[in-house]
Amino acid sequence: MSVMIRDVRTICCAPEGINLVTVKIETTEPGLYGIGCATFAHRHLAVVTAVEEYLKPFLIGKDVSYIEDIWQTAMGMSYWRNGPVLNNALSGVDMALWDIKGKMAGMPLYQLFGGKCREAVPCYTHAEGNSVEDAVEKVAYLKENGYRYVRAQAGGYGGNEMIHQPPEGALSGAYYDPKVYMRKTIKLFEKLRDTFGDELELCHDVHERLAPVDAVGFAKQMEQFQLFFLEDILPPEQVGWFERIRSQTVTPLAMGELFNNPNEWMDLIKNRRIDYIRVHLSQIGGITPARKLIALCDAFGVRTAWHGPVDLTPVGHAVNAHLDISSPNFGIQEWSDSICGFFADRNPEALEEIFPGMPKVKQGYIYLNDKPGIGVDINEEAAGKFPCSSEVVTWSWMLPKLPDGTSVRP
Ligand SMILES: O=C(O)[C@@H](O)[C@H](O)[C@H](O)CO
Ligand SMILES: [Mg+2]
Repeated sequence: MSVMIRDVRTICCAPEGINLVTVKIETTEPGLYGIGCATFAHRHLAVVTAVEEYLKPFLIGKDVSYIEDIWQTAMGMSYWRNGPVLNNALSGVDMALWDIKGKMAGMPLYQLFGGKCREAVPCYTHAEGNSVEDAVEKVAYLKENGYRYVRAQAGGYGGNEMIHQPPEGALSGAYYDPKVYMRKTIKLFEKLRDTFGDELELCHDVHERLAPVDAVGFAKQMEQFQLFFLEDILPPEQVGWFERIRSQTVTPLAMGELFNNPNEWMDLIKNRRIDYIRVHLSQIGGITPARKLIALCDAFGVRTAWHGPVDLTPVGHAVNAHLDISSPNFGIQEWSDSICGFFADRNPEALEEIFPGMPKVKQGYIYLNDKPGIGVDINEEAAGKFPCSSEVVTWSWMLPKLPDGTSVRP
């Protein structure tokens, strides 16, 4: 007997002060439902509207087993497509349908994807220091906690330091000086290699804010530290520069957390200009497109390193891990541990209460439970205790500025 979609809705919560969006799909089968991640933290109400006003009327009454067809139709039915709002909305639906399929099969998602390639998922987390010394201490702490891969940053994205003062009347923003940032980061990695030798795999996130020619030079200078990867060295608008970066250095390159459209990654992958694809799964539309991306990358020797930031629900983190554990070309998984990141006011207990079954990290590995589907549930009553904020942020790391006040797109 066919099982149909009976209801679709969004559940928003911010247990750690970061807006999270979950989609819940209920079916005609009593007690059978699925959940998915649709988190676009900075525009959550736009995603809610897309799900509840535009996708829901299309989905009610559809057979839950038609995931591919529903994905294709929902992607095309607005004619204009591939933006972060609509992709996140579709991702929430897509993941929820995969969750339902897993529950109907009585299998965890990774079984539907072909089974395990490894028993747990190696991950890295962030050592974010206010200074070089602070960052080195945090790396040491993470190493003691079993992490073998660490992403190290000093002073926030772009380093947040300047030699020259902004002009009078300069607007607020996250000021930084690209030259100061590059020199400071080189110092940090000199110190890290001095202190830890080859015992750790090190990553660094440029966070897109360099001028292209500086990015070429920086990737070359970082080569001596034998990074696991250098992340998002340029914004998505400048992917045309990767050919030049590639020809100048063997520093492994990871790219893509801001990508939405397959045309943004196609050339980079088929011309082998990056080593790790780092898309945010809900930003590309969920599991259905991610599985195609994995296969494409596998054919060209590119490995996966899905975006795993704080602005992702534990449902999204679990989906990352299901794909990771079952992909032959898995590279590494980002995990947002609360211990050494910038987000000091994190609330992991509340997160666990709202999302029972969320993946666990032990000694640098992510472990999934063996429940059918995604394996993570949502406690709506607990979620209700942490409402989202609709405040429009006008000062943050998302608004970087050069010393003279010029805005830079991250
Ligand atoms: O790679 C990362 O974890 C960062 O680039 C974060 O994704 C960003 O600050 C928004 O979540
Ligand atoms: Mg990043």
